[in-house]
Amino acid sequence: MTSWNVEFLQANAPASQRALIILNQPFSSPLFHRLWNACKWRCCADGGANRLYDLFSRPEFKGDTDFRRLFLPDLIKGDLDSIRDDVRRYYESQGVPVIQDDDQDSTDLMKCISAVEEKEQVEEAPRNDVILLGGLSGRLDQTIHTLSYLHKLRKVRPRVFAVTDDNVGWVLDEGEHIIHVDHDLLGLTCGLLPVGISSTILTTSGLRWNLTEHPSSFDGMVSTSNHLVLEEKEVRIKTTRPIWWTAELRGSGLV
Ligand SMILES: Nc1ncnc2c1ncn2[C@@H]1O[C@H](COP(=O)(O)OP(=O)(O)OP(=O)(O)O)[C@@H](O)[C@H]1O
Ligand SMILES: Cc1ncc(C[n+]2csc(CCO)c2C)c(N)n1
Repeated sequence: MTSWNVEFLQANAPASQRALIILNQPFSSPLFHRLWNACKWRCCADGGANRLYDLFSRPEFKGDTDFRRLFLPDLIKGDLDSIRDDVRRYYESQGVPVIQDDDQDSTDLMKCISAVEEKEQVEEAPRNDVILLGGLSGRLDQTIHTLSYLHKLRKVRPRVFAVTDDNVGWVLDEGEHIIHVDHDLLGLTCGLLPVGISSTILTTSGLRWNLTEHPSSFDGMVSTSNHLVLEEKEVRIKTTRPIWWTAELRGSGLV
């Protein structure tokens, strides 16, 4: 039984063995701060550095405190075709390593996951949980890439979460799972998406529309617009093949 929760979204979650990868997509300041604080190591994927830099130009960060300097990433990595010159100069001047990898067969997300792996090898550290800030919205090719890449990574790195202001999602590998639900953070809507598999057999509990040994496939039944049940604190899912789990975030839960 694999156990899951989204405590990294809680206010004042203790920084744990987690790595944050900031992708090049819009995000809110409350979401950013929760994920930043929950992670011990932070990396910007190429143009993700622009997003981080620009966050601190917003009116709420005006004043005497140099917030930008308080939130320096540990690394910026990618093919660097998206990071702006001013942003690159700023972070380099602050001592942030900026690593260019010109490979045109791998995405900036893949390059940053490799960086997490290299860091763990050098430090002989246990495997991090990885949190992607972004990855589930924006360009459809990039979104499908996120779904595909996390699916392919699941055996070597099973705990990678993608988080946007609207959704959190991750891959449940074949087997049994228990998801501890914090209703202050999660909204009602959730889904079980059979992407990358021909079909799976699902058994669930804790959902409004549960399934018992029910087939699910891309060209058959897909459980979208399902609901969490407010009275239930956990969802149990048994799947014979890997499946994507997504849940809506309660926007007001983060403010
Ligand atoms: N429009 C978008 N929609 C969704 N995700 C995006 C989008 N743009 C970038 N990303 C994510 O942010 C990462 C860094 O993006 P960046 O804009 O720097 O590079 P890119 O050249 O568009 O992406 P890549 O080089 O990885 O193909 C990408 O690898 C991808 O995961
Ligand atoms: C079949 C095939 N399709 C697309 C690309 C393009 N591509 C994929 S990842 C990447 C890097 C982006 O930073 C680029 C340009 C390719 N190489 N091979």
